[in-house]
Parts: sequence; C-alpha cells; structure tokens
Amino acid sequence: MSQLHIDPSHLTAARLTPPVSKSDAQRALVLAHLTGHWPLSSLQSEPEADLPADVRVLKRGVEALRLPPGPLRDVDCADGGAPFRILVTQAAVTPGARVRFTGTPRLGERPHGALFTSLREALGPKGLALTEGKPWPVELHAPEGTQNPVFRVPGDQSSQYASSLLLGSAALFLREKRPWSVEIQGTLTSAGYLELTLTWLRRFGFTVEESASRFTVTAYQPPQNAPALPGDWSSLGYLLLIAWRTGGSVERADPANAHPDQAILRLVQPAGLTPVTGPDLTMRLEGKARAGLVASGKECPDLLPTLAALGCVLPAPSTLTDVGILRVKESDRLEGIRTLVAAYGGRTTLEGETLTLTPPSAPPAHFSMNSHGDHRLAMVSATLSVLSGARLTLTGPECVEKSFPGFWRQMERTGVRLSE
Ligand SMILES: O=C(O)C1=C[C@@H](OP(=O)(O)O)[C@@H](O)[C@H](O)C1
Ligand SMILES: C=C(OP(=O)(O)O)C(=O)O
Repeated sequence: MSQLHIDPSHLTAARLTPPVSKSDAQRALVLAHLTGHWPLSSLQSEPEADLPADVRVLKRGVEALRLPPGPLRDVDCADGGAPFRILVTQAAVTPGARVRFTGTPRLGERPHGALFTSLREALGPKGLALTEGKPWPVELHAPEGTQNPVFRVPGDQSSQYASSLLLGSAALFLREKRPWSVEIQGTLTSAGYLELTLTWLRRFGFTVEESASRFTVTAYQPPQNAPALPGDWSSLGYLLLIAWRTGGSVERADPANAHPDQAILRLVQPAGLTPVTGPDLTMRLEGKARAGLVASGKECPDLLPTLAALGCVLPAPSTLTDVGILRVKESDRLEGIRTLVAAYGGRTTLEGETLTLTPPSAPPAHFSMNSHGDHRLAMVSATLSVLSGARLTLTGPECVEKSFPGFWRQMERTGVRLSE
C-alpha cells in the first residue's frame, strides 16, 4: 500500500464539489433498468473520472443482468456492500439468470447470510440456487417463477437487506402484476437508507404501501422523466468541515435530498457551527466551536467517523452512540475511529455501544494513520489534518475511489499539499 504525506499549512478558501451520491445513484440505476429509462441520462452527464467505484460496480452488474439469460456471468463487486446486496436480489428475480459474484475478502466476511436466507425462503421452493464459496464465489441461478409474494428479513444487521428486497419487489411487481411485500422483523437499523429507497421507488412511479413493518409495492405509473441525481451528503460532510476551516463553501448541497448524512447540518449545531445556504445549492458552515456533539450510529452510521474527526478539534468531549454497526463496514470502523483519535493524541472510552471521545489539549504537529482500505477512514484522517493544521502521513489513500475518486483533487484545490 502506498503512503501519502498531507501538509495543510497553506490553506486557501475554495468552492468544493462532492461527487454524485453513490447510494442515490445505485437505487436510480436499478429503477432505471426496471422501468425502461436505461441508460440513466443523469448518470451519463457525470464526469467519468468522478464516478464512485461502487456506482460502476452496480452499473456493470445491471448490464450483466440485461443480457439474454444463458451463460454464467461474472460480477465483481469489489468492496461494495450495497452493490453486492442489491445485485444479488436483482439477479435472483431475473428469470433464468446465472451469475457468479466475487469481491474483496473484506466484503466476503461482512454479513449477508440473512439476505440469502430470505431469498431462499421466498424463491428457493421454485428453484433458486444460491451457493457460497469460502467466501467467494457466490453463485446464483435464478428460478423462472415465484410463489408466495413476500420477503421476510431481520432489520437489525443492515438496512441494505430490506432496501435490496424492496427493489426486488418492484421488479417482481412489474413482471407478475401482483403486489410484493417486504416484512422487516425487529428494529430496523440505518432506517434513513430504507427511506431513501422508498423515495426513489416513488420518484420512479411506484406506489409502496406501509403498514407496521410491512412494505408492499402495489402499483406503478411511469414518470415523465427519470429523476436527476444529487450530490453526496456523505462526501459533503468532509467538504463542509474543510470549508469551515478554510473559509470556503461547498456545491451540490441539496437540502431536498433526504440522505441520512444530511443529519450533519443538525448535529454540528450544538457544537457551535451553523449551516448557511447560498445561491445554486451552495452552503457553508459558520461559527466558532464551543461544545462537544452527540450522534447515533443508528441514524447516520457513515457520518460517525467524520463527526469523530470534528470531535477531535472541539473544546469538550463528544458522544457517539449505537456504534456497534461500525464494526461491519469496509473495515472495523469503531476500531478505526479509536485508532485515529489515539494517533491524534485524544482518548476514547467505550461503554456498551457508546463511545466517548475526549480531544487532546493541543494538536500534535504530525500524526499517522492507516486507512486499512476503508475510504471513509482515509478521508476523515485528511479532514482532521485540515481541521487541526497537523501534518498527516496516510497509508492507503487510494481507497477513496469507492465513493469519492476526486477527493484528493478537492484537497489540492483548498491548498493542501500532497506528496508521496
Ligand atoms: O443502503 C445504502 O446505500 C447504505 C446503507 C448503510 O448501510 P447499513 O444499512 O448496513 O448500515 C450505509 O452504511 C451504507 O454506506 C450505504
Ligand atoms: C458502508 C458503506 O458502504 P457499503 O456498505 O455499501 O459497502 C460506506 O460507504 O460507508
């Protein structure tokens, strides 16, 4: 793995741009495929070099499913949790599809068993075959028919199971012209991401009825146009903090896009930071840090590393609750946050699922961090370097490709000097 030296001692105010939101684009791509809006025009207008790797994975997977059934198709999901989980269901509901999935060792060890069980229960009796290697390949042969139109899945491991099955229900509704349901058992984690899936289904013309923990696709009315794709609120999290420190602003900050990580606008306010909107979806944060912050991994899991970086430069301790889900992301992110805070000279204590973060009294001149291949750990380490003025040696900077390929270019725009 390569190393990058990050020097934040020549910062300048700049207008920073996030990439397209991978979570939104993944949903839109599947729905464009199902409803005849392929290729998705709003994705085609995104600069090719800025497309998140996970969006490419999802797109290639859908392209494989659009080919006539017959030969076994290979789909490499690389490090993409949502792409893999979404594509497995789409493959399972494509009559006669034969797909061999592969991915990184880390993706292979992340949980997906409950999603497979749900698919086998609903589609297995009609011939779904789903076999697992150790952990790869995962090989799937889809049945030609279905029977009882309901998927049942637990909610506490990942919202991606329910999102994936709901997108599968939309496919089955169109094919079979009968309602299909997803029944979520127990409490749903990361519920905002299922909301995002519902929003996209509705934008593409589906009616989804909700009762208690059951979501049923009951109707479809083609929309006039495929909806446009928004900027990514997860990436805006880093950029807003960087712009706060440098006196800059961010673009593509659309408050109408209810991505869970938009929660940053509310969560930084108790710490003393106020969002100010400008023209054309620009935004900046104003104010002086005056207190710690509190955030929950149940609401916005991907934002917690970003908020931990901010927590390191606040004048009081911060509290991150429900942090358990962070253990099963692209790396063990709970461990990653604790390592970052310690490398920066701060302290963390974990009690149950609550992490308390105490910043150091003064920033170090320099700190080192290993991303362990996790894009968010790479980008929050760099964000902390900018926020604090401390130089950073980062091992494994390439992984930003997953969600934000242009991240290092944005850093250079704001005066950060990068050297290998
Ligand atoms: O559905 C999605 O697009 C996502 C859901 C979340 O995962 P979990 O539901 O597993 O927490 C989130 O962490 C991930 O980055 C993207
Ligand atoms: C957890 C993430 O993505 P995924 O689960 O899709 O790999 C993420 O991007 O932080």
